[in-house]
Amino acid sequence: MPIIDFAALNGDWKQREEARNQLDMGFQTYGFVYLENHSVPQRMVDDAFVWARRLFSLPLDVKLQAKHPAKNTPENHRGYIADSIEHDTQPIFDGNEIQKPRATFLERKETFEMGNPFPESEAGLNIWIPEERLPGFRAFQELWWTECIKLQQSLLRVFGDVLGLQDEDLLCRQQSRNDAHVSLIHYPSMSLAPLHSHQQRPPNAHTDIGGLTLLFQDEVGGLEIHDDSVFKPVIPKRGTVVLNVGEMLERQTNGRWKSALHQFTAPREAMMQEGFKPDCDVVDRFSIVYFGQPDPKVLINALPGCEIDGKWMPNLGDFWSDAVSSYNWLDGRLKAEFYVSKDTTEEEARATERRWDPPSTWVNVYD
Ligand SMILES: O=C(O)CCC(=O)C(=O)O
Ligand SMILES: [Fe+2]
Repeated sequence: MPIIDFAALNGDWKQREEARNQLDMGFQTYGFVYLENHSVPQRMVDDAFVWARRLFSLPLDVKLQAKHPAKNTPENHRGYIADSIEHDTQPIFDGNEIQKPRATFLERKETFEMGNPFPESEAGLNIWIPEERLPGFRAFQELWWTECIKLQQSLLRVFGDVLGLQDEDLLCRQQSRNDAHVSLIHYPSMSLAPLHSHQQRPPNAHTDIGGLTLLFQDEVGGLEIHDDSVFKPVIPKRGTVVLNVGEMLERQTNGRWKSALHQFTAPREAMMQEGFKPDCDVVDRFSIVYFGQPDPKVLINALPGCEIDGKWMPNLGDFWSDAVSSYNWLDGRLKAEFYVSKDTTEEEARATERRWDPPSTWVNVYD
């Protein structure tokens, strides 16, 4: 997986050319690249992990004061989700098919979900832990958000050039509301044996739903990406952020960039047969993910300039119609992913099971 120098992406003509080609090849081949020398200060990345640790080490009853509502629409995808509730998936919308991953095991992770914290974005309101229980958390998340937006927007501008778009700023403008989503994730320490035997994966193998994902991982390791034949580890590299292509961006590039399947399991050393100790535990891991996604009303089609040369994959093609908006794609995918859990009511569980059909006409969701 290539390591792209962010400064070179915007450097002199020669550096730029080289780094932009590397980025293009990385997204075509793996759907993932590392980005180094980027604009988010390392001190702030370190602070973001400290805040995540503080949050998840609060007592469960405090975390549940910011409980994620069971209404699983994009604007309600906010707040704290306890361990073993979520089910990451690939795009599966069939009511029977979706039951298969759910029938296996629940995912061992707890997460805190946030949307754009600024009122002018008109995003769904965040659900915060009471300030007195975690003073300063909210203020930090607002700063963090602003840094991630800056990085995301400057990358989208570069993408416009790499993809040869007639309008280089189109991707930026399609995200003018910065309607992204941040997940703080804690994978609790757990026994190695079920990971080793592949009975458990803290998140299931999945593809990301949206546009460009910025993934900050700590130094534990365990993230793996599928290269069309096997899963390979994405070794943590301090100072880098991992960039990966979501389903909507894959479709917008007409399949030129790949939305790769990925999963999380024990670090590679622990998974090696030679060193395998069945009675040992893997340590806690934290990650912070910024999921960029186009504004809700943007229709997700091949971008002008990407229509002809694409190699759009027919297996995903079934689910897309010309009228799928960013909102509807996200909404359908979230409904498919969420909620069959111990504390989900039967009625809520049934609501998530209904089959989601992509709309045949454009639905203006905000009117
Ligand atoms: O924690 C990780 O490394 C991966 C998280 C992830 O893939 C996701 O939340 O979509
Ligand atoms: Fe992911």
